[in-house]
Amino acid sequence: MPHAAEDLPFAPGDAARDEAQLRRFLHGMPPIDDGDMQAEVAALTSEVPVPDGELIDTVIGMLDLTSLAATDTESSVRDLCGRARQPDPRAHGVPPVAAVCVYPDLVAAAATSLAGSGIGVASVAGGFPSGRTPLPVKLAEVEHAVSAGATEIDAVLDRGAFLEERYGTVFDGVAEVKRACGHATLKVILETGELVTAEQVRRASWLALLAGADILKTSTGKISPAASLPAMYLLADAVRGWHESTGERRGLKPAGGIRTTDDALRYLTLVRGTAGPRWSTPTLFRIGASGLLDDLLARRREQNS
Ligand SMILES: O=C[C@H](O)COP(=O)(O)O
Repeated sequence: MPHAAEDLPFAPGDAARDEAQLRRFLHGMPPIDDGDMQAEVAALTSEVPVPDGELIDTVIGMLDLTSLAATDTESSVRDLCGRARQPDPRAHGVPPVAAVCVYPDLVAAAATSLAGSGIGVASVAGGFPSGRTPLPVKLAEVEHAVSAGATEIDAVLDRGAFLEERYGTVFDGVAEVKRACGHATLKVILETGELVTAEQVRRASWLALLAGADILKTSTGKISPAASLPAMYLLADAVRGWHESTGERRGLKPAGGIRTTDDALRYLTLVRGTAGPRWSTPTLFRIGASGLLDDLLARRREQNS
């Protein structure tokens, strides 16, 4: 697995010169043995910590509390933000979540509700979830979300161009979205469930990192399979390789179908073991979920009963 700088075909800084160089970089990494990868994932997640109250609170503080339903309203977003601020009013000391994640047209309502809380306002934008919209429209949506108060943008990768290996187009699209984000954090959604091979997941990870992604996110949550441990391992391996070769730490976000505290702890354990313990912070690790908080709070109540 290319998690050491010397495993890369050449320094990432030389990769984005042109289409041919991008291709040489992305296709110049050693093949991935799926059996070896599955064995590494199993080994890394064989010992998941028992969730005590403190660990559950840590995970709550890493949560992007998400609602991406066509039926969402300003009222439902205000309720969501209330939960974000105070996840369990009946319990003492429950921390706020890291961010709330909503559609672009509901960012203003979220920003108003979360004003002064320090909780991030994340928005899917840029043609979510398919990515099938012209780049100018994607950029306008990102700019709208940021101007409405989004501090984080979750934007999908152009999987059509990627699967056709038009890497320059994918790179330019992410780079343009990054510029449109301004000071907002950019999470690039790779939709790993649509990328057939482990090598494609690795290539998409590196391409997004090269183009400026601050955080790599597995999935939209709108298709199945969504998040998976093997995909998370590949993203974390790329982030580790990026850090080893550039000194920069970029973040990770599993999302889609993560419902239980035990699931969440598997992802956290995997990331700590792959990218490193320094990734155990909301700046570098988020979990995107709409239903996970309920189980976290239930387990927390069990701990405190
Ligand atoms: O982060 C965004 C995802 O849509 C969350 O997926 P989920 O609703 O399956 O938790």
